[in-house]
Amino acid sequence: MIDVVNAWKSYKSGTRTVDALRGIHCHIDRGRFAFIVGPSGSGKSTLLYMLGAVDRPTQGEIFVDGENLVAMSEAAQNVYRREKIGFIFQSFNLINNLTAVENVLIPFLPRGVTAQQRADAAELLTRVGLGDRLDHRPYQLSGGEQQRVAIARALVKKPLVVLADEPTGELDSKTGDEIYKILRSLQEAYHTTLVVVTHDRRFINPHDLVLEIQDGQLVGGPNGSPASSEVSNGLPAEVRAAE
Ligand SMILES: Nc1ncnc2c1ncn2[C@@H]1O[C@H](COP(=O)(O)OP(=O)(O)OP(=O)(O)O)[C@@H](O)[C@H]1O
Repeated sequence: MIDVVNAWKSYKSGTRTVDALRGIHCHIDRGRFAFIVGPSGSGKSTLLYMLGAVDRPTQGEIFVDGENLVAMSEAAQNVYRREKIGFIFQSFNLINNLTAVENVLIPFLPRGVTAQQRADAAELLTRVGLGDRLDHRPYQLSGGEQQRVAIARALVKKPLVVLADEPTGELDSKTGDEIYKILRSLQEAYHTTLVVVTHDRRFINPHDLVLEIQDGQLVGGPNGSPASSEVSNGLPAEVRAAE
C-alpha cells in the first residue's frame, strides 16, 4: 500500500549538502504497524514526513494507495494530507483554548462540524478513556491524556495512514505503554496503517514491521537480523525475489 522507491533527500545548507535519505526502498502493507528506528539524525523523521507529503524527495518515488506523492501538485498534496493522513506529534500540538472534543474536531473545522462528526469525536475520546473529560482543556489534562486527545484527533477522519513522530517521547514509560495499547486497539478497530518513528524499541512487537535506518539507508532490523519478511537489506520483497 505504501511503496518507497529509491528515495533520496538532500538538504543544502550553505556550501554543504546533507543527504538525509540515500536510496530508500521499502513497502508497507495496508493495516501494518510499522516502526522507523535508528540513531539520531539518521533520517527517520525525514522519511516519515515524506510519507505524509509534507516534503518531497530530491529523487525517487513514493506511492501511497496507488497515488504517486511526488508527481502530485501542491493542491493535491494538501487534499491527500487532509483526507488520508493523521499526524501524531511528540509534543501533542493541541490548541490550549479549545476543549478536548473541540481539539479532536480540528480537522473538520474549516468546513463546519456535523452532528455525526461531533458524536464520532466523543466516541473516540471515550474509547481512549477520556469520556469524562470531553470539555477539559489541554492544561487540565496530563501529558498522557493530551496525547490520547491527539490520537483521537488523528483518527477522527478515519485516515488511511497514521504517522506518529516519537509519540511517547515526552511521556514516562508506564504512560508510554498505555499510549501503545491505545494505538494498537484503535488500529485493530479502524484497520489503519500506522507508521511510528521511535527511539524506544520496547514498544515493538514481534509481528510489527521494523524499518531501521542508518545514515539515510535501510539496514537489517533489530539485532542485525532482517526485521520482517517484507524488508531485508532495505529491499522490498518483490525486488529481492527478482534478484
Ligand atoms: N530542513 C533541514 N535542513 C537541513 N538539514 C536537515 C533538515 N531536516 C533534517 N536535516 C538533516 O537531515 C538529517 C536527518 O534528519 P532527521 O530529522 O530525519 O533525523 P532523525 O533520525 O529523525 O533524528 P532524531 O532522532 O534526532 O529526530 C540530519 O542530519 C538533519 O540535520
